[in-house]
Amino acid sequence: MTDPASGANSFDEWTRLSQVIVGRAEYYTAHDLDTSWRLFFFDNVAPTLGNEGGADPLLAIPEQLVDELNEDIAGLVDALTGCGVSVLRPATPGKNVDICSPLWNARATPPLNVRDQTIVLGNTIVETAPHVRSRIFENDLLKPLFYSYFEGGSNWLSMPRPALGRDSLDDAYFRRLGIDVSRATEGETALGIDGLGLELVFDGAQCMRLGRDVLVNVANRNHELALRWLTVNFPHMRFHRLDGIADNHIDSVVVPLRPGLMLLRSPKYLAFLPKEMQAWDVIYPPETDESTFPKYDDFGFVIPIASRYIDINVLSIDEETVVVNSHYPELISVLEGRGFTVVPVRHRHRRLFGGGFHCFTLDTVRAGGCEDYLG
Ligand SMILES: N[C@@H](Cc1ccc(O)cc1)C(=O)O
Ligand SMILES: NC(=[NH2+])NCCC[C@H](N)C(=O)O
Repeated sequence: MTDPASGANSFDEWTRLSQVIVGRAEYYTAHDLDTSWRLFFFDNVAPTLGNEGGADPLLAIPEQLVDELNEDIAGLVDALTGCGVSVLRPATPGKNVDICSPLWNARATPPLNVRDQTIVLGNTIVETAPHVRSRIFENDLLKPLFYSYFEGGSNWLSMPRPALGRDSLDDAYFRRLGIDVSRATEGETALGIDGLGLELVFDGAQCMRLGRDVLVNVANRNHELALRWLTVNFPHMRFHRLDGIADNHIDSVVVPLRPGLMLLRSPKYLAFLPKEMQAWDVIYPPETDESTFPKYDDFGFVIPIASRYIDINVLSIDEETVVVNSHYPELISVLEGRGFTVVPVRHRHRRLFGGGFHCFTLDTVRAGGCEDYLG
């Protein structure tokens, strides 16, 4: 189905993009708000968290919004194709697929945010170790593509699959900040495994790739185990531990646009970065008109699972060309003022589905190599 081409090659976030996987969202008609979901999104959902967990934690998403999301994704695919990028897609997810593990049940999440469960490190595809139970089989829908890359010469590794039982996830990030997460874990129905304790749990979107250097957000013991796994398996790369720069993903916090220039959520994040990056030029997100974020109260949906910074989650086509949400004209002007060519693509429901263009994509082939950009 895919042209098996010559395997993956992707070391960074900005050299010329030639092949990318774009996620899909058919049947994304519910969020399963189980305890693993509520803990993962706690930073964003805490203010609205009620007692929706328990026996039936499914939160329905109106089909009209899913259709609108799919229209916007189609626009992204067209824009990327128009830029000469080869676009591959995961297999289509099934409708209302329920997962039954020996320890818990969950409604499967479609493979929309394909950035989250995989990191491409050069010609190696690394499947990561999901935090959210509903996402545990998500990568299966990318396997047709992963097999093609493998046959084309790529390596393909997987972090140990977590059991995600009742004691697997660490809330240390929140404890350190003095935040009580018991509202997220209340009503836990999952079973545990004696003696297992905290597992290796980690999402691809906790990394940001800069050639031979990779930023890795480590906010707790789950992540620390993953950093150890990465270091052991990729001894030729340099992993930089960002010590709790965020609860988990970092691609709406720090987004490198090319060596020496990055988007950064705010100056307070500078101190978390490697010394060399602290000297980079920075673009901070310009103020935006809050009305560009759709309100979902009409549908009885008040939980935004992404912050308003989700729109700095851009995808670079090359060092001068960036795909940006057309609903963030303020950022488009700033980037154009810096000499970038902006490819505007409409994306309405980023705070409902929790992803921007960087999240929706997995850049498998870029021109760059294992360079030392921090040297
Ligand atoms: N607080 C996380 C939560 C999150 C993760 C993934 C998402 O797709 C959306 C939200 C973020 O900043 O990264
Ligand atoms: N790869 C991703 N899914 N990234 C999404 C990060 C969203 C981030 N939690 C925010 O609230 O802005």
